[in-house]
Amino acid sequence: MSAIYVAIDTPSLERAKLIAEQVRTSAAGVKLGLEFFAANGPAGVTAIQELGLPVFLDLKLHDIPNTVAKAVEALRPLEPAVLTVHAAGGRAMMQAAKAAAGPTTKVVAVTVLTSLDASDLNAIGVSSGPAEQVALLAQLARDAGLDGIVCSGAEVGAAREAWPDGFFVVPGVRPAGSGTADQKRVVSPREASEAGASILVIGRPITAAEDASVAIRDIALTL
Ligand SMILES: O=c1ccn([C@@H]2O[C@H](COP(=O)(O)O)[C@@H](O)[C@H]2O)c(=O)[nH]1
Repeated sequence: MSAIYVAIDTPSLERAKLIAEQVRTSAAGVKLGLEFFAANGPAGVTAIQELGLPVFLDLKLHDIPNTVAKAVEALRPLEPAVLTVHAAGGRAMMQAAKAAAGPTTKVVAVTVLTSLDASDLNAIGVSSGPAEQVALLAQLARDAGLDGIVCSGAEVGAAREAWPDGFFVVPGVRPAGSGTADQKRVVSPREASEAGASILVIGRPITAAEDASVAIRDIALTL
């Protein structure tokens, strides 16, 4: 059964703390992304870590190898449980990120964002569909020495088969009855878990609920 990381996408430290408190007994950790980090910086990350949950820092770094390595070095004292880079940054960039990260941080590569479908890929010059592109980038991430990838639940089964000990992060997870919003490649929590996700990243279905503690418990019951 996959563990749930709750995506806390807010610029408000107070709101982030409230959600983290609400989910702390059911979640395996919380994911903080660009919105939170831009508003609160490293001190905000530390404030959430002090609540006792592992933090996944989803900054999706993507630049030349030297710049990404320096950014990862600067983040290293935070000791995030998971840190993301974009696989499209290439092998050398991923190698540099992994070399700069601390030993307790899993560095994982975002393959194809779950908000993209085949026509979006086509529009940016990628003629293969999501499944093929995820497989290609997963192999590149593995060759670069990363710990795993981020992909949708639709691709995680094939990715897990090709990389049995990889760490697979699956966002774009929607319980029955939840709207997809800007996500295009969505699966249910159970489908993602059964297909081989290591962790499920779930945001709005939990954080937009009246009571996040109830929402996460209801989702966990479906796994
Ligand atoms: O391909 C990706 C990579 C990262 N994400 C992040 O996951 C959460 C999903 O939030 P929901 O509210 O459950 O849609 C969000 O923080 C994204 O930045 C992703 O969705 N897809």
